[in-house]
Amino acid sequence: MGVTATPMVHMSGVQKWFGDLHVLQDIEFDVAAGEVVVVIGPSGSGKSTLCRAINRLEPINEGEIAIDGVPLPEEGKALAKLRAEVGMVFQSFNLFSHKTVLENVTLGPIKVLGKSKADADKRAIELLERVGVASQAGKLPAQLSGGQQQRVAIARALAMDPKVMLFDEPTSALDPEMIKEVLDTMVDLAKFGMTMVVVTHEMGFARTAADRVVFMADGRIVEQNTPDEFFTNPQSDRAQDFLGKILKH
Ligand SMILES: Nc1ncnc2c1ncn2[C@@H]1O[C@H](COP(=O)(O)OP(=O)(O)OP(=O)(O)O)[C@@H](O)[C@H]1O
Repeated sequence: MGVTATPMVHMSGVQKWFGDLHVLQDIEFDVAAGEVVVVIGPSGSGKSTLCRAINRLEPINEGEIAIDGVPLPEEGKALAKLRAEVGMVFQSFNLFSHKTVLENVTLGPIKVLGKSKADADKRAIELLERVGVASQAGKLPAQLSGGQQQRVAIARALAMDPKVMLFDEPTSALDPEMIKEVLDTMVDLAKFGMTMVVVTHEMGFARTAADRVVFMADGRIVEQNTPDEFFTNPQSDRAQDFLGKILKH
């Protein structure tokens, strides 16, 4: 019998309602270590809610969530500690406007992980180099382009040494010419073996960078497959309809 590796992300029996709206229905969702999963689907299908539920940023009504085999409690110090293992990048960068780029990246490691300033600075510079914005380290966020700010947000998340990175529409707020630089940074992370869950409307990224595409509609995971299979041979009516609409444009 083969040994089954512990998934990096595990969700089972997850249910979530917003009032009468059943926005996550019977979610069974595992992500393996090093896997890149891209979540797609029509507007309002629950993609962001799923992404935010992974670290309980969005509370759920029922179900279990575990990160690297450790169940995520609903609240308290243990949740805060485990949450630090899950890096999040949102549509809006949410950088501290009065702090420099470098300080934005070192804040979490110093305050939450207890790193020395020297260690945090060294690691932050490495990460800023990796995402291509080290030359901006001393500037304030407002002095950077949107694409650069989003890459700082990625470096800030990586500085916490996360086990998994969640991206919730990371390029939706960017001008077209900046989308590519952020997607390239994400492709680079994927190549380094980072476990990633990415909610995006960028089908090019889904096709080329995903190990698996998860298609959601009406709060359910309707189907999932390799990008090649999903885009050439969608199984469900909902996915065929969705692809028909978006690929026309
Ligand atoms: N805080 C909230 N209160 C009430 N309803 C909400 C809340 N957040 C989301 N919803 C609703 O839940 C459903 C799922 O929303 P969600 O943002 O997860 O969808 P999505 O697939 O990410 O959509 P999009 O692609 O447009 O971002 C939508 O109908 C949305 O209006």
